Amino acid sequence: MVFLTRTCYKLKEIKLPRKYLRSKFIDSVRLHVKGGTGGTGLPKYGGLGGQGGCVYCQGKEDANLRTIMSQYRARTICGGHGEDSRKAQIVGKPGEDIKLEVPLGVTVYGENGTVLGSIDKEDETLIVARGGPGGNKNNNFLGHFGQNHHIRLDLKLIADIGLVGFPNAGKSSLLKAISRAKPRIANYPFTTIKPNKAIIQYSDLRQISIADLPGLIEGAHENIGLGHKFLKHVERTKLLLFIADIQGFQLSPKYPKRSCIETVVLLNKELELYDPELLDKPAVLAINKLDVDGADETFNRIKDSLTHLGGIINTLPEEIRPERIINFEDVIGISALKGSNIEDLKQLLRRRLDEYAEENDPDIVKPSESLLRNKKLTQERGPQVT
Ligand SMILES: Nc1nc2c(ncn2[C@@H]2O[C@H](COP(=O)(O)OP(=O)(O)OP(=O)(O)O)[C@@H](O)[C@H]2O)c(=O)[nH]1
Repeated sequence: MVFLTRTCYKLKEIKLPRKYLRSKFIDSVRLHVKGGTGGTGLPKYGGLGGQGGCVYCQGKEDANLRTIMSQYRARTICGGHGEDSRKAQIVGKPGEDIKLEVPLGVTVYGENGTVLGSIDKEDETLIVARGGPGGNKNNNFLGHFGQNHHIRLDLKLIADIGLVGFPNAGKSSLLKAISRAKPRIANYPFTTIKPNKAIIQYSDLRQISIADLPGLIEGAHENIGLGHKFLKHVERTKLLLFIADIQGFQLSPKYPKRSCIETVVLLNKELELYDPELLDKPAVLAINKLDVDGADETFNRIKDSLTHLGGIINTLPEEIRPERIINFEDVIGISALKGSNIEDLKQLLRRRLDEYAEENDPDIVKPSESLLRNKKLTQERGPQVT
């Protein structure tokens, strides 16, 4: 198919769209899954039909939903059928289990939106379609059909830190300065069109993951720009790192120019409109581009106001005021381009995360009831994962 598309493009002398624009980050996939049918038992000998194979998900750090989608789109994923019992083999062989490797942070939803469970750790498994039991004396030796339904795999990145900021604030530049990531950087908004996850490496080999969540702009709650599409990925981060341009932000001449303080307040408002509980997360604010002329003076002038947003909120236009003000643990001035204060920021983030870990359960994802129920099921009749 890919070959055919390329040939068509060549024939028509049309250039393929650039690769980065084609590659779309996929964080939700709908699949049809079906457990295998149980084999028939042999009544004469009291034989047991083999149990149908199940379909199960297994967490893998390097897996992605794009692979699953290209492999299984418009297909039913079927567990193998259990073998019938025979004279020579009274207990039929169970059907083959089908494994779907999914990235960590995937929640599996059933048909009516019920949560079947989530996968947050490497090699964690979850059955998404049970195989039918084999024929035995309780079911007249007739094997049963397996579970047959649609599921949705919904990915929420698991990262220690979520990076939020308006376009052009310097998120990608910061990611590049603070880690080994090589994101695309350009002087126009929406250069980043998908979340990027990177690892901050410390000299003692400690690693902290950070996710850049692009597309947030004023009015995102009205689905402007990329809307709140990627904000769900913030839910699973432990700490929020806000980044704002000291010069403020203006999306286009049609929109009002927002000052640095206003952009921070607007970010606060967008997060609140998405989920007010996000404001309870520990948050650090980095003011970027301190290398531009006069930025130091501006930063010193507004630093106090940024630390205590509550004090100045009434002086700002009413339409941008949030109901609740976020409380920044620290406000730090940086230059992602020149690399100034990046090391201080790295240490600060580490300190804040350690404090957070001391106060809270380090496991950010509490196992839900359904997850525990599913785990039990896996142990009872699940796949033999070796
Ligand atoms: N002077 C200066 N420019 C910077 C700094 N950091 C980033 N820039 C510039 O700001 C522009 C936008 O930077 P990006 O890192 O792409 O910003 P972003 O927030 O990832 O933007 P989107 O991809 O649109 O979300 C680029 O031209 C950068 O070179 C800085 O510290 N100082």
